[in-house]
Amino acid sequence: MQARILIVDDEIQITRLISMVLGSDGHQTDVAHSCHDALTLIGQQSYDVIFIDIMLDKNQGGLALLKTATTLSPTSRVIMMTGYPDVATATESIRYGAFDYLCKPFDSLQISSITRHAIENRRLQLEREQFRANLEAINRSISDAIIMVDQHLQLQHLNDAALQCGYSADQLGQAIDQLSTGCNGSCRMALAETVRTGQRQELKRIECRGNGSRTRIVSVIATPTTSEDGHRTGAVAVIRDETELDALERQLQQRSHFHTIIGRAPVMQQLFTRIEALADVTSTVLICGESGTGKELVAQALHECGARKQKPFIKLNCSALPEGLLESELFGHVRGAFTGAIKDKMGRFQKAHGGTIFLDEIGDISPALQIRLLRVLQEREIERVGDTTPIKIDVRVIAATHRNLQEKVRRGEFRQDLYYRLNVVRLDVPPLRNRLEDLPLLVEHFLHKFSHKFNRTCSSLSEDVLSAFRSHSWPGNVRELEHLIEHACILSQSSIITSDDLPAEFFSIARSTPETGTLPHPHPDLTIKEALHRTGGNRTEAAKLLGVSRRTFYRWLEQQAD
Ligand SMILES: Nc1ncnc2c1ncn2[C@@H]1O[C@H](COP(=O)(O)OP(=O)(O)OP(=O)(O)O)[C@@H](O)[C@H]1O
Repeated sequence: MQARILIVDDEIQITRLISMVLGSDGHQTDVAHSCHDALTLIGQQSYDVIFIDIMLDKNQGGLALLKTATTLSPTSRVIMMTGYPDVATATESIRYGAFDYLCKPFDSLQISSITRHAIENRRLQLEREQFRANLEAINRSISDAIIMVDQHLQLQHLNDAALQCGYSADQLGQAIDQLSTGCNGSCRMALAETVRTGQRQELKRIECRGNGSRTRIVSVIATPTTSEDGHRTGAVAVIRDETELDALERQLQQRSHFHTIIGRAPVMQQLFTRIEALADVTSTVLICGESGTGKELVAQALHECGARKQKPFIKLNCSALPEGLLESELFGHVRGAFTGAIKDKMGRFQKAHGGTIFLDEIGDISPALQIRLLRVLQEREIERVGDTTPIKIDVRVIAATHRNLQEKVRRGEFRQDLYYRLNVVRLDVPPLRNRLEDLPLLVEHFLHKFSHKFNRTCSSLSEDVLSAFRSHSWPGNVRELEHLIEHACILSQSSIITSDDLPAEFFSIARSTPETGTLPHPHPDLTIKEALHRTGGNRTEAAKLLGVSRRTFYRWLEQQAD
């Protein structure tokens, strides 16, 4: 390799000799006969090798030049020359950074050989430095934390990302088992295990809470490190932050629907997971939630997820029937049990044998029926009305209520023992206003459903309608939304639903309901009256116009009457 070499000596024969030898070796040489000239050249040029005579400028000026040259050109290899070799000057030269020392007189072979070594040494050092600089750049730029320990588990190296794991540069040299990073130290345990066994350790998806920072999901890979001769020198751990990956995976795993229940909101995802977990358990489940939130869909999903799915799913709305009828509906009756009982009738419990019975509006049953139901749940047998023979039943009971049962128990309106029997497992279905992020999905579902049903092409909502939907508090929950879209699909003349397609009442309600109500509550008197007026007193139509179920509508009417 051709090198650029400076020869500094006030003896012209010496500079000539060296120039000649190095020139014939293919190098490029410059010559200076004084410190001053040498410094000028060093300032202008970068030299691979510099020869300096110690006795420069008639004294030991060569040593002073050596000091300056190594400062100005730290990568140059400096070879000192002298005609009066002694240990003191040789030692001093090396101390000041000389690469080697050449005693006069020397021959061409010596010149070539020492130059070759100097050039090779410089090349290796530059290569090492480049390698170290690259490594540091990599260390700094990668987001994975890197932690190195030696065989005594002493911390040897950390990169910037390791600071996020609770490590700090002032811990270098300390034993990792003595360190505290404010967490359970899984990465340190992995390193210690790797050092102990010489085996690679891998930890997947563990929590990293370095120094109380936010919890991150990380994976740790610890591998043994070895010296060139194959001896183990310690271990290195790479800690990769997988928090975002984890979140993305979770998002991907999120379901937009579960059986017939639509919803992507986190509360719905939790609900889906719980339904799955409870599917094959026979325990009674109590489903709580406001009217129209989809409690019946949840009950159906519970049934369809489980082993009983081939068996009957029997539902009964406990508030829809008067007490006597309800009792006979639930348990059945024998002929002659009461006036009008002209033949035996099988009750819903018996019909649900092997399957599931869904008792909706359980909070509305009378105290007498509460006792009978409690007995059924305890004994797992029923007695038909007018008969005392017990009939064994194998039925999973799912109950639902929009009422606050605990409050009813407190007021003495609902038996505490029955409450506990029903509330073995409780599922809460969130109101729509608490998961408004699901609005687009639900809207799309209902648009599709009603477009198909009414042979329309409604495919989207105008921005105005969407924003009104977003600011509405949805006291009637998903049912209210469903009715609104049904109404709009019937009226709409185009593929986009506009404000004109919605009942005017919706906008007055949207304005009058608070942003975040807690319970469904009646709309202003005027609105109910107006709805009845507009529909000629037809309550079903009036309820639809208001976007609520008939049941809710009746409840409001009752409340108004009170
Ligand atoms: N998450 C949902 N996805 C799709 N449709 C839904 C959802 N929630 C409710 N619905 C629809 O809204 C209407 C009311 O649902 P459902 O009868 O299950 O509510 P509920 O909570 O049992 O009401 P109530 O307390 O008045 O009996 C149904 O037509 C149902 O299909």
